[in-house]
Parts: sequence; C-alpha cells; structure tokens
Amino acid sequence: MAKIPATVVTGFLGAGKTTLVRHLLTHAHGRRIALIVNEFGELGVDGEILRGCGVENCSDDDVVELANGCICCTVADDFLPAMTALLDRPNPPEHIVIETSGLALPQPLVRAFNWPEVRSRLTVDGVVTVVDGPAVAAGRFAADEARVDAQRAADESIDHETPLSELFEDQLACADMIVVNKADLMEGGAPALAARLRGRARRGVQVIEAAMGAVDPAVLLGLGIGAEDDMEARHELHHHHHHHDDDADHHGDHHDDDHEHEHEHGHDEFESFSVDLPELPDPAAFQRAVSETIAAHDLLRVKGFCAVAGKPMRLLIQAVGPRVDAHYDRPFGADPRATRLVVIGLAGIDRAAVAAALEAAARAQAA
Ligand SMILES: Nc1nc2c(ncn2[C@@H]2O[C@H](COP(=O)(O)OP(=O)(O)OP(=O)(O)O)[C@@H](O)[C@H]2O)c(=O)[nH]1
Repeated sequence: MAKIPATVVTGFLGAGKTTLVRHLLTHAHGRRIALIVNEFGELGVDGEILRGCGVENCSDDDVVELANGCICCTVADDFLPAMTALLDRPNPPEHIVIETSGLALPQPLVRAFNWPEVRSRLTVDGVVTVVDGPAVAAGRFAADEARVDAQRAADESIDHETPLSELFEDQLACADMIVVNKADLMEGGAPALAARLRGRARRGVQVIEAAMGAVDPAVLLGLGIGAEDDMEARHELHHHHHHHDDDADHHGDHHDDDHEHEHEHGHDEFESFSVDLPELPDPAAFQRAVSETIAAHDLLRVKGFCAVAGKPMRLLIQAVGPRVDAHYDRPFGADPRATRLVVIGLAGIDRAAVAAALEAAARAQAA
C-alpha cells in the first residue's frame, strides 16, 4: 500500500502559514486534503479561519486542531493519535497538511514519522518553511547575523542565539522549500532576500517568493522527499538553555538527547495569554491602539475575533509586529458574540498593562 504523503508547513509566528494553507485548500482541485493545525496560545484562531473557509472537499471533519501546546513537544500524546485516527478513517485523505505553531521546531515532528504507529503508512512529502519576508529583511530574527555565524564557527555549543533566531534557523535548516512570503510588502526586495536564503539553505532546497501565500499546489505538494529518512541533513541547533554541561558531547549518540530536545527547546522563553474585551464602538481606533500596544510592549503577535457595535459579522484582527490587519470574516452565527484576543510575546510580558491598554482601547469612544 502506498504511503500517504504529508506536508509540514512551518514558519515563525505570523509569517503567513494559515494564509498559505488556505490558498492551498481553495486551489486543491478536488484532492482530498486533511489538515492538522497546531497553534501556540489557547485560542484556536487558525482552526477557526480554516474551518470557516468553506472549501469543497474539505469538511469541518478534515480540520483537526491540536490545541494542547506545541506540536513538537506533544508528539506522542497529540500528534500520533490524531494521525492514526486520520489513517484509520474509512475514507482516508489523499494528502495531509500539518500547519505547525509558529514556535514549533519542525525536526521532532518530522522524526515522529519514524514511529512504528505511522511509519509504514505515512511519509513526509516535504517541509515547507514560510518566511515573513519584510521581518527577516528588517533583521528581526538575527539582529547580528555576522557575529552569530562567527561564534557558531568557533564553538557550536556556545549560548549565542536569541530565541527568535534559534527558531528561525531550525525552521530554515529543516526546509525542503522556503517561501519568502509577503513579497507585496517588500518593495521589490524579495528576490534579494530569496537569494540570501538560497545561499544558507541546504543544497537542492527551492526558495520561492509569494504574496498572500499564493503558491500553486502543484509546486507545494508532491515533492516526494521522504524527509523522515533524512534527518541528519536537517540538524537543529543545540537548544542549550539548561544543558550546557552535556552539550560538549552532543555530537555522539543523539538518541537520548532527542527526548530532551523535544521537551525543552525554549518555549518557556515565549508566553501567551488571552484577553476578553467588550464590544468595540470604533474598530479603526481600536486597531490603531492595538498597534501602539504592540510597539509599547514589544509583542510578537496579537490575533482574535471582535464583536463590533452594530455589525453582525465578527471582525478578525491579525497583528504581526507593527502591522495590524482586520477584516470581517463571517457572522458570529451560533458562536457567542464576544471579543477575545490572544497575545504572544517573549516571556516577561506585563500582562496587566497589556490587558489594561487593550481594555481602554476597546472602551474608547463608547461614551
Ligand atoms: N500583506 C501581506 N499580508 C500577509 C501575507 N501573508 C499573510 N499576511 C497577513 O499576515 C497575517 C498573519 O498571517 P497568517 O497566515 O495568520 O500567519 P501564520 O503564520 O499562520 O500565523 P501564526 O499561526 O499565528 O503563527 C494575517 O493578517 C495575514 O493576512 C502576504 O503575503 N502579504
């Protein structure tokens, strides 16, 4: 029996993974694709967006949300049971797409395809890494790339990386295809960034540019890589935060260490929480205030659904760094009419201050 191919879509918070997956589903031409969506943060915004997209051949059942933490850390508890459930369906999918959380390391997930439960039935068709073009071009993930590279050359185990650059490097190292997304925001700078990334990617990795994740499914799917057989080529960085002592002999037998990697790759350096707010009287003013709050507290990501006074539709708010997008997505329908945002940032966010700022913004002009 042929193995079912699975495409892993990875990339940093807000790079455009959900947008790309959505484009993929709406252009799948009848191919039966099941989706596994994993998100950092307790609100299932991505699952909601994808489930709401009403694509033919993609019923609600075909979107499986793994909300219980980061997929790379809960492989055995969440990911494998979800996969076997999909495979055991009377009418299994022809292709599986896995959207990882923006903070996930792809390597532990790819390695999980070697587990006996799934090894004979599934293969990793390819790892697609979505890159936030403008953010990377602006140096948000490696403030000082030259220094980092020099240090790495000098000593692989040194504690030199920021949590952002570390994730970014791992996601690049695992990629079979790199999509430089948000080319529309780069004023012609996308080709230069693509060239730079091509220089850093493994041999044979394709680097393509896209806007709004619009990549032809024929390009994304069917890579036929079998990434699970090829893990040595996809080294992750040493995730060193608590284990400097034994980093020195990491180069030997990796198996015992793998377990550790899967459980402590620095998620404690990020945090997320959600904020419940009242109905918004003035969504444009609120959007500006969200942007100011993000800048004031150096937040990475804010997203969620809002109730707006006088509007039956829910307003989807999506902020990545300084940029805040908002659009009406669909009527609330049976869902409670509420405003709820998830906030993600580096650990140590002043939650009370962020919540207070958002609260004040949501109430502004209510009088
Ligand atoms: N201008 C522009 N905006 C984009 C593009 N791709 C995505 N966006 C916007 O960027 C925001 C984040 O996109 P998502 O697709 O949710 O990103 P993600 O990687 O799934 O985010 P997380 O799941 O939170 O990590 C949304 O507001 C998108 O509309 C693009 O190519 N150009």
